[in-house]
Amino acid sequence: MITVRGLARRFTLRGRSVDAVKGIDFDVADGELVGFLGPNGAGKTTTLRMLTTLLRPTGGSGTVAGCDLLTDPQGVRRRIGFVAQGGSSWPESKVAEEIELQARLYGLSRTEARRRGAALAERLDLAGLDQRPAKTLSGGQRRRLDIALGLVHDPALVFLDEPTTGLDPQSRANLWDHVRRMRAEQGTTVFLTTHYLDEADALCDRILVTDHGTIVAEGTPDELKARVAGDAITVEVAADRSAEAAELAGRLPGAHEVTVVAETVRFRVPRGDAALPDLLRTLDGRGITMASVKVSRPTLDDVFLGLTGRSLRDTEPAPEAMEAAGAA
Ligand SMILES: Nc1ncnc2c1ncn2[C@@H]1O[C@H](COP(=O)(O)OP(=O)(O)OP(=O)(O)O)[C@@H](O)[C@H]1O
Repeated sequence: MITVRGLARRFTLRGRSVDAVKGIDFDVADGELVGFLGPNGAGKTTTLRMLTTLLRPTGGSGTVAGCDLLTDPQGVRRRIGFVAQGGSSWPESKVAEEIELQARLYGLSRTEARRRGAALAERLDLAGLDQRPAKTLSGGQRRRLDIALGLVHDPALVFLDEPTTGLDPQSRANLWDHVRRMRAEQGTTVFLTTHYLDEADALCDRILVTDHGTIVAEGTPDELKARVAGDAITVEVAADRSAEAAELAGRLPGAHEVTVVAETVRFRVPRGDAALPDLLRTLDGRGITMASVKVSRPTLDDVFLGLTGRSLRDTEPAPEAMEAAGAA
């Protein structure tokens, strides 16, 4: 459904160049749900804008939904749906009018546009809001309207740019359900950008991790997590005993990546459950009391940290804060 080779985009502004996307290669199969994951400024939106023909690549080539990106951008546009970050609804328009207008722009008859509009409103929990101007909708409702506008012509391939940024946790979970159902019921191929790790983990068949305009890793969420060597154990002890606790932890079989910050000792072992009794015995034997201990399975954030030296969590906005801002 998508094939790109050497796709690149350079921006030149007042004599200075930025290589936002540096010659990336990837493929997306029919019916796949692929996440494009990366921190702010990684090049996600620029890539999406090239794939949706809103921005001309400065290098490389690609086909999207069977059409050549460079020689048949009209063909690409006819076959895809795109839900942009900022949304595309007109604030004064009523929900039903907006969906119908969008459907008509794609050449659907008035009757068909109404039928599809009503079905989408039902599916995206917008039923009952059809006479409400878009500007009066909550952040979550507006986002679902944006999605309805991107899907109204039943595209085989949908691009979603950070679809749940700004939504509260419940609206995010609802949206995930809608995306899953769309794929299950219609076999829609979905390519979405996100900087929420849990979203990529819960939703995507496959993840492309991007940073600084290149793809630094790809695989299923489980494949990516399997790259991280083992479980993390975090122990809190009295600050004046933490160095000693770290030294003891470092002697456990297979222990590595031992770090100490104030009273917190963190390290990795191949199997957290197997190492824990040993750790407890050893610390107890030295009279070191633990205030807490936590074993965590590898997460996508660990993968990202390992690949780039940066935590994606540092770049995530808090959903609640964004929702409040979006609803204001
Ligand atoms: N029109 C432009 N002119 C100059 N530089 C740009 C332009 N658009 C994007 N960039 C630069 O290209 C890089 C990639 O930006 P892009 O918006 O694609 O990142 P992103 O991964 O989508 O980030 P975010 O998560 O914040 O949306 C950034 O350094 C950005 O400043």
